[in-house]
Amino acid sequence: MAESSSVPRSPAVQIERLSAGFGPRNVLYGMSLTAEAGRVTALIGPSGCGKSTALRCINRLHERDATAWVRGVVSLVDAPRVSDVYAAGTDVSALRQRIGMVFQYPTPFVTQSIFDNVAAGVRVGQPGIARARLEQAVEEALVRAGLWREVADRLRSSAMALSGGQQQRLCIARALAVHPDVLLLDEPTASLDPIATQRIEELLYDLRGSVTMLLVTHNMQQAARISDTTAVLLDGLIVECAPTRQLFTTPRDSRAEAYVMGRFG
Ligand SMILES: Nc1ncnc2c1ncn2[C@@H]1O[C@H](COP(=O)(O)OP(=O)(O)OP(=O)(O)O)[C@@H](O)[C@H]1O
Repeated sequence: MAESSSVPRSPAVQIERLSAGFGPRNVLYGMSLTAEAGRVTALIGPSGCGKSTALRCINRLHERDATAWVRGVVSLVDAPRVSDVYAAGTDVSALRQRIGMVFQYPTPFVTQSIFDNVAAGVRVGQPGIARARLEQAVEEALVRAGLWREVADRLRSSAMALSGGQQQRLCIARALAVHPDVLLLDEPTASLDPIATQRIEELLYDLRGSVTMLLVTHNMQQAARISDTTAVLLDGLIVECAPTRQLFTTPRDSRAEAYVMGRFG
C-alpha cells in the first residue's frame, strides 16, 4: 500500500470574532481566521499570546477548564454546508473525532498496545465493528501516518516501546483512524529530535489535500517549510494572515514584521 492518502477534501475552519479566557482573564480578543480546506495554516506568535487557547476553542477542549469562557463563532465550512461547532445540541465527543488534536508531547494510551491505541477511536465510533474491518482501519491509519513499516510486525507490543517520534506518529495515526476533517497540531515536534521532526513535517506535508490542518509552532522555519498560510497572533488578535512566503518575506503589518524578524517574542 502506498504511504499516501486518498480520502476526500475536508472543510475549512472559519473563526469569527473569537474571544476567550479564564474567569476574569481575557486571552483572545475577537480574533478571526480562516484555515483553508486541505491546507496547512500555521499559527505563530510569542509565548502566552493565546495560540493553544485558540486551537482548543476549535474542538471545544477549552471549555473543559472550569473557569473557561468563549464567545464568537467557529464553523466548519464545506460549502454549502456550514456546521457551527458551538451549536446547541452538538455531540462534543463526535466533534472531537471530526477535529483531531495532537499535542506537544506524545500522548499514547500507556497501558495499550500499538494496535489498540490506533483502534481506540474507531471502536468508540463504530461499536461492534467486524475484526477484519478494524484491522483494515488500523493498517490504513498507520500507513497514512508513515508508521506501518516500522510496526507491522509488533502491533501487540506496548505503545511505550516506541521512540518519541514514533509515539507522535502513533498519535497522528490514532487521530487519522477516524477520518477527521481537521487536525489541530499544538507544537507537535517541540519534544522531538531533528530527524523525528523531519519525519513529522514530511507526514504533515503529505496529508495536505485530505485534512485541514492548523499548526501551532514556535519554529518559524517549520512554518515556512510546511504551511500554505501563516497567521501571526499577538495579544489575542490576528495581526496578519497571508500566504506563508509573503508573510515571511514582505509582511505588511509592522508588528508581524517585528515578530518574524525576531525583534520581540
Ligand atoms: N487553565 C488556565 N487558567 C488560567 N490561565 C490560563 C490557563 N491556561 C492558559 N492560561 C493563560 O492564557 C494565556 C494564553 O495561554 P496559551 O497557552 O493559549 O498561549 P500560547 O500562545 O499557546 O503560549 P505558548 O506558546 O507558551 O504555549 C497565558 O497567559 C496562560 O498563562
